[in-house]
Amino acid sequence: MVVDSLPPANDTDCRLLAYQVLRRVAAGGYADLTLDAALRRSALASRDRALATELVYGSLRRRASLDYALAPCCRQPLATLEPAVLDLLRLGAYQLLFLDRVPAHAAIHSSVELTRQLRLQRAAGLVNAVLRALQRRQPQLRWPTAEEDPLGWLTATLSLPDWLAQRWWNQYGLQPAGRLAACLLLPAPLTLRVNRLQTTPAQLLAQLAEAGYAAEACRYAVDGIRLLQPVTDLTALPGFASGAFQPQDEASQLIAPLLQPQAGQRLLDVCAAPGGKTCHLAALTHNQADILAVDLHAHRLRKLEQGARRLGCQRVQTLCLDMRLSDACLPDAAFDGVLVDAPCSGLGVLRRNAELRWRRQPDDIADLAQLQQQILQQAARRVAPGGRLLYSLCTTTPEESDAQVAEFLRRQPDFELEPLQDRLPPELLDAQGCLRTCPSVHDGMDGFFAACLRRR
Ligand SMILES: C[S@@+](CC[C@H](N)C(=O)[O-])C[C@H]1O[C@@H](n2cnc3c(N)ncnc32)[C@H](O)[C@@H]1O
Repeated sequence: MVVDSLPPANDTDCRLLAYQVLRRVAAGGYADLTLDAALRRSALASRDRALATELVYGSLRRRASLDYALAPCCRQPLATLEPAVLDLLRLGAYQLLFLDRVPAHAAIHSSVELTRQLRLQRAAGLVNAVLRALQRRQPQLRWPTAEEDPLGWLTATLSLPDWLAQRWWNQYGLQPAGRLAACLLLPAPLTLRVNRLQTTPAQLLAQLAEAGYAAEACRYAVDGIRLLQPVTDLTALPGFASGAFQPQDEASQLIAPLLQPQAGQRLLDVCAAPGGKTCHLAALTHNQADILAVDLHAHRLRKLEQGARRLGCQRVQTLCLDMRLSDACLPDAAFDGVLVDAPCSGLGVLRRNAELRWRRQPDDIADLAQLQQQILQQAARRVAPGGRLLYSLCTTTPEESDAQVAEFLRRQPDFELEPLQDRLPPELLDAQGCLRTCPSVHDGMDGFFAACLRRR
């Protein structure tokens, strides 16, 4: 299906827009970027934009639950259906099962109409029959419970892929894994990092209140503000254009301060783009540190540069480099602080990347761990004596966190682990003194890990 050849969405077809985005995601796109681009191009009213957004994220997050409910209503196995038709069924099923505000007849009728509009007439009868069967069966639909069928509870009721359900059950225990899975079905909170180069949290909170936005200070991140209402257009918030804030999860805001950056230092951020933490380092040092921001991807570094300009960050230089292969392009002099915010399995940010739970595969974790260790080893060579190497991730798998730190220390005897008790409250620390956050435990923050390694 070539999505661009379809007619553009108008006021009545938020379902068409949602369908187009799902097809793009199936072809490898990112749900958030694809949806943002589609909404920018569309003329949908704000209520329809909200429905399209809900349909995209809801049907992606709850895909396994939808398939569990749809399977007995369809004569053939779901896996043998045309992928486009299966997406139409999932969209219809999501409205039937999880959206109170859409009447059942509207959910079914609009799905059948959309099937025809997409020139999939041959499937219109099937879509109609399957969704009507689901509507009939809905009152008797029984979702697996933790007591009767623990794995079914995590996979069908709470919509985790099998491998992740098993992994989290082993890692956290059944009930905590279920609480985490349930939390990851909800939208992530919108959190802003106030840019101290431009304003203060008190000033921005006052500006937001004046503009009619409900918001509050974050519990852990000193410069964090959490919006208490959905916001569809960030750029419309007061202070966006003047660089008063950067959208950044609260857990992510805890990372840069752990390096204890100081004015006058030389800092290196080796997996820097799109620059959330680079810009935070610039703010923490009042633009008085030299920061070199390195990333593998030039297009992502362009985003970092744009963000740094908007926020008024100075003394930030960028360098496009594969940190695995060689650090020959880096300046010779060592750095006082090095941040390795490494590419990772991203299991701590599944709420923000709705497609990731289906795209991530169990074998990726070992591959990513290998990549992280290579980057860490290269980065370590640039840390000055007494300097810090901060390793952070938006995941908490043991392979990418504890095991990685242990392997690093084994290979780098002149480094030691610096516990973070002086920088963080005890509830955010693990037994080794590393940061470890979990969305279902720590006030809805994303799941992050960070370890501070200090060169003797
Ligand atoms: C978790 S993201 C970094 C997020 C960033 N620190 C922030 O706060 O906005 C990981 C980054 O690592 C980069 N990356 C992946 N492999 C790399 C490599 N071999 N060398 C350098 N950067 C790499 C990716 O392009 C990606 O931008």
